[in-house]
Amino acid sequence: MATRIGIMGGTFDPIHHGHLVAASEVADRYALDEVVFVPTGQPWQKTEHAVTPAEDRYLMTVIATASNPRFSVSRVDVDRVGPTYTVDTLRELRDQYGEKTELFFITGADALSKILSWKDADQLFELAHFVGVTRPGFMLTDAHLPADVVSLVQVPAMAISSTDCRRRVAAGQPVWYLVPDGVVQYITKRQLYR
Ligand SMILES: Nc1ncnc2c1ncn2[C@@H]1O[C@H](COP(=O)(O)OP(=O)(O)OP(=O)(O)O)[C@@H](O)[C@H]1O
Ligand SMILES: O=C(O)c1ccc[n+]([C@@H]2O[C@H](COP(=O)([O-])O)[C@@H](O)[C@H]2O)c1
Repeated sequence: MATRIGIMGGTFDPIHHGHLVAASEVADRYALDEVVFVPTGQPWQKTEHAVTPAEDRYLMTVIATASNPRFSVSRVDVDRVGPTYTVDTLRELRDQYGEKTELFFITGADALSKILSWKDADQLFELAHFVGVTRPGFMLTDAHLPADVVSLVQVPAMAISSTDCRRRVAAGQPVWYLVPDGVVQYITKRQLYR
């Protein structure tokens, strides 16, 4: 059987248990051999706040995924200069893994609803199979997409967002159990989101 790789792209500012549960659930549902987390370099559609340096987001992603042997982290987007476009990410990963590997790009309902605004959206669906997952507060639908390019998957509801985690840290509230313990410690050590 061909190797099956999940790709979980995100800004991960910070990574939280909503991301991890989504990846784990899709890995189980699609019998994925591995899920590669890909932190963005410059997320060009996140304009409403200053994004934390990519190296910090990358390290938090490494810390959060370290205990799972089927999770790994790729630097492709962090190391590519300029705005992060998934079409470039998928081309690079396709070259890296070879034609025989099946790629599954995992997106939450909010990201999926905006996918047609992504660069070269028409080419994305030739590069990977897209898996849209449920997220509390967002409607999961493929009605805006061409037929058969995406699968929809129900995952355990985690009403967590990076925005809320950042706000909580800024307000001195705990983020224990919303993000992995090592990520709480990294946020404290590097004084992020104060
Ligand atoms: N709680 C969640 N449940 C399911 N999917 C999620 C959840 N949080 C994020 N995702 C998905 O994970 C991917 C990366 O998300 P991202 O890193 O932007 O996190 P976020 O919590 O949405 O961040 P922010 O609040 O800063 O916008 C996106 O596809 C997003 O839809
Ligand atoms: O390719 C694009 O133009 C594009 C625009 C917005 C988001 N994305 C990707 O969608 C994933 C989730 O992004 P975000 O901004 O919700 O963290 C991440 O892998 C981004 O690179 C991609």
